[in-house]
Amino acid sequence: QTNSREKILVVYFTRTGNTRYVAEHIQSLLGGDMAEITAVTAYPEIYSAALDRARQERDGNVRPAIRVLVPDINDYEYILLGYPIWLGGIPMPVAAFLETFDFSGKTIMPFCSSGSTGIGQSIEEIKKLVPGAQVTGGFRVSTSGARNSRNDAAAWLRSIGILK
Ligand SMILES: Cc1cc2nc3c(=O)[nH]c(=O)nc-3n(C[C@H](O)[C@H](O)[C@H](O)COP(=O)(O)O)c2cc1C
Repeated sequence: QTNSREKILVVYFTRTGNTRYVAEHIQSLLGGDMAEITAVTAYPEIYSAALDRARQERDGNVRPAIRVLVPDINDYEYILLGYPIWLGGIPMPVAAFLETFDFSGKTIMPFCSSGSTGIGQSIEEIKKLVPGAQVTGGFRVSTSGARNSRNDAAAWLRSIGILK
């Protein structure tokens, strides 16, 4: 049972699918709409090549071209935003997403999957990019735990007050 089902957007970026599991768990708990952020030029499947590109983009503060199908961002009050941790923080497609829309007055609820890095630095990066939004505490799952993260996701959603 949620407070305002119709106002929720679960939006995520993923390269290898782990973050998608978490997004699906969250959507199954909250309802709301789902959208995927994709890079127009997909990241390489080979890890070292993906890392090279991600490092270049982070070092250059690049905004890669993205696609995301959100009919009208104004319809949503709560944005559940998911991503893998890349190089300690948000992937640059997520930075591009945050600069594509006006999030003023909205609440962003960040979640991530990562090998070992915590979510803290990525949240600071989000706050810098969207100073007009409220950003709640985040939720991180390990790469291997993403598939089975539904209960932990529910506990997080309760802790931030969006799930009863
Ligand atoms: C370019 C790149 C950079 C990464 N940097 C980190 C990192 O700094 N810390 C970490 O714990 N994991 C890092 N990872 C691992 C991913 O966060 C982890 O595999 C995650 O579960 C992938 O999620 P996805 O399947 O949704 O893409 C990195 C992965 C890639 C591809």
